[in-house]
Amino acid sequence: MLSVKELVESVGLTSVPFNYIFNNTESDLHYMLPQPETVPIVDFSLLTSHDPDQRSKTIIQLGHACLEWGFFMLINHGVPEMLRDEMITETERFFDLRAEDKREYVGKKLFDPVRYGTSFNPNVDKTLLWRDYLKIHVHPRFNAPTKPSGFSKVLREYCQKTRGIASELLKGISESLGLAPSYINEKMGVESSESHQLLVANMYPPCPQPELAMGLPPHSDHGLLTILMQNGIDGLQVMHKGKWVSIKPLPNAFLVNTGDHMEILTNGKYKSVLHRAVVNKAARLSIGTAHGPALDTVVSPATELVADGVGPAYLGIEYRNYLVLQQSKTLSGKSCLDHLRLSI
Ligand SMILES: O=C(O)CCC(=O)C(=O)O
Ligand SMILES: [Fe+2]
Repeated sequence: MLSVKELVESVGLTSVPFNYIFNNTESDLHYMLPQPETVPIVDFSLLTSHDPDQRSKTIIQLGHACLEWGFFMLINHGVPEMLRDEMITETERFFDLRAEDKREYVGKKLFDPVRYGTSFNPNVDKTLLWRDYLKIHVHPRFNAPTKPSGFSKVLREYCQKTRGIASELLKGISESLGLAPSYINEKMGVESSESHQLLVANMYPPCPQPELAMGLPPHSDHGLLTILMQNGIDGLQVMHKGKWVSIKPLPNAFLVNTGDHMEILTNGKYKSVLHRAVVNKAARLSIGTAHGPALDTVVSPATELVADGVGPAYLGIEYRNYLVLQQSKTLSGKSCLDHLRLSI
C-alpha cells in the first residue's frame, strides 16, 4: 500500500481519493470554540525552581490544566531549540528516504522496535487517514532506524530529555493531587530502567482538499503523558467543554496532554483529553513521545484517589495489553478506555 506521501508525490493529486474522504459532519466543523480560549501555559523552570512559592503556584496551575483541559503548553523546558530543530530535520529526512530504505520497517507488529506505515490500522480503518507514521520503541531498549545516518544520535538525546521532563511533570502532578511528589513515578516506575517510552512521528503530506481528509481522528493517547512538538505548521485541535480548540503553540513550546493511563490511575480525576489532527495544503510533521510504566505493570486506580464508599471506576490492565487493545481497533474517541470503565 502506498504511503500518503508517495501517493501525493506520484500522481500530482488535485483531489482527495474517495477512500480518504472523512465524514466531517457539518455540525462538527461549526463546533469550533471562538478563539482565543486560553490554553493553559506551564512554566517548567518554575516547576523545577528551588523557590517553594514559585513551585507551589506552578503546581496549582499544572493541576488546573490537568483537571480542566488535560492539555497545556510547556515553556522554558530546557530542551535546546537546536535539538528540537535537528529532531524535526532528521525525522523529515527519514520520511524523505527512498521507499527501499524504509521497506524493512513496513508491515511490522506493535512491539517491533521500529514501524513505518500509513493511516492507523489500514486493515480495519474504514476511511484511510491522511497520515504516514514512524513509531519507535525508545525505552527501555533504545532503537532507531539506521538511516538517515544522524538520526540515532539526535533521537537518543531527544528521548532522554523528554523522559526527564515527563518525570518532573509527574512529580508536580502527584503533588497537585495531594500525594507525595514521588508517588506516580514510584508507583508507575517511570524513572525505572524498565519504563516504556514510544516515539510517534506523524507526517501529514500536503492535502489538495484539507477539509475532506483527516490526519488523525478524535482520540485519546494511551500513556500517562504525551509530549508533542511540531514543525511550523498547525493542525492539532483539542476538545474543551465539548468544542474543538485549535492549538497554536508558542515558539519553542512543547504541547503536553494527559493520556488514558493518567485517567485510570487518578480514577477519572485527570481525564485523558480528546484531540485530533487536521491537515493542510502544506506538509505538517508532529513528533510525540508517550510516557508510561513498564509494559508488564498492571495499572489500576490509586487507592489514595478512590473516595471512600465509591470504589474504583476502572478495571486494572497490564500496560502491554492496553497497547494491544488500542492497536487491534480503528482509532476512535476513547473507545479503549470504555472497555475498562466500571459502573459505580
Ligand atoms: O499531530 C498532532 O498534533 C497530534 C498527534 C497525535 O495526536 C498522536 O500522535 O497521538
Ligand atoms: Fe494523540
